[in-house]
Amino acid sequence: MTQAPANRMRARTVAIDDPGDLIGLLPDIGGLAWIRRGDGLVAGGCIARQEFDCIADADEWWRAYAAELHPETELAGVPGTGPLAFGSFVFDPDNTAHRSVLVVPEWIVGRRDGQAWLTRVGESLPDDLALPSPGSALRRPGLISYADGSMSGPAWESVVAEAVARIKAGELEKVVLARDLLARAPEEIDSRWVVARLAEAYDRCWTFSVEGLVGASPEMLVRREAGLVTSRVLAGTIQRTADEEMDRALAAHLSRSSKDLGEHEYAVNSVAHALAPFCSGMNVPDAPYVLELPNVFHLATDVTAVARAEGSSLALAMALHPTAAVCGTPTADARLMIRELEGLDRERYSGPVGWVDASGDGEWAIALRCGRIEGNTAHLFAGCGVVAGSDPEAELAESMAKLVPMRDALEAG
Ligand SMILES: C=C(O[C@H]1C=CC=C(C(=O)O)[C@@H]1O)C(=O)O
Repeated sequence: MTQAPANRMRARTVAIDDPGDLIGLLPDIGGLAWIRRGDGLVAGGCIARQEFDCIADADEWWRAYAAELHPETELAGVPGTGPLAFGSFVFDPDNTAHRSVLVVPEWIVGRRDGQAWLTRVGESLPDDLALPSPGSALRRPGLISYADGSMSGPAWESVVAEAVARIKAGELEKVVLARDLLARAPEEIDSRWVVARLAEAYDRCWTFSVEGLVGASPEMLVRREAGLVTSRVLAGTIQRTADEEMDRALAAHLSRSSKDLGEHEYAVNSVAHALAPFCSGMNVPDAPYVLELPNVFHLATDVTAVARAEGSSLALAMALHPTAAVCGTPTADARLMIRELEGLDRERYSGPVGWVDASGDGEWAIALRCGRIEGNTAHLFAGCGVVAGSDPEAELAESMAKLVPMRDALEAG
């Protein structure tokens, strides 16, 4: 092992035995999580924390910070090992009271395909790295009550109706409009409880927890890993029922619905266009598949490409954000319409959330099916793509279906 210069922070990764339940390792407050199908990353402690106005500044800051770390690893090349920064970015820096953030945790425990590891970052590290002690038992939130957020359901329907009229008049092609809901518990909400419930019920999604923003996103904005770039584009949704046969018919209907296929195409085109300068050999499937989640079906397309050397996962996220799945088409017009009509501070909802390693590889989902937990309140968000053929009542119902993962997680038990 090489000696670190005295003034440099060390980051050491060692292989460990399977730690079992990752979420059980999260500290009672301030933990970070990124979980899918039982694997993933949990982290705690804070070596550095920085707020940003834009993703470019975060990319630059992390590059400089990571370059100063002295990494030592037993697992070179395993994604998620080494020092990491977890981050969460606002949707629209010009229309929010909130800020984007990167956090460099003191310890990270990861597991992927049967391989587990511990990374610790610090000025002096003992020879034998110890696992963090498990947090206290997860606490159920108790009886949840709900209140309208910035708008009632009917008021939001009229906003959607206005957007449809303006789309029909040719102002733009698609806009994604979001709404919020306030959930209140009798006591402080334990975000680890919500993480655990989401990770269990939505294991095909990426369950995240970064600075109070907790959710299970089905949409991978961009993953950069060992020279390969992947993006999962979603747009076009239908709610599931309790009836399997009916669901099969709905899925078939979704895959043929011209309204949903059109909405989806805008989103795929926006991703392919934004990725092109950073990639070669891009593969964009001709037609979407139907992604099945417990609450909804989505039209989905997995775009893959070979990464050019320059362009970290954060740079790619910056190029892609906001896609037509959360903003609209054309982007600038849709963003303006959102500012004008939505009447909502989206905060970090629908912005990139994820992690980046010292080489720039990382995973950034779009923060969907999520809420910001603070004290005894969870501020929940959901949005819908609106096109010329959209029906306001159906969009309101769709937004409610998209709130189900968080509501169920809060109410579970
Ligand atoms: C904006 C959201 O979903 C997006 C992702 C998938 C499908 C969508 C839709 O069909 O409208 C949305 O574009 C949300 O869940 O809040």
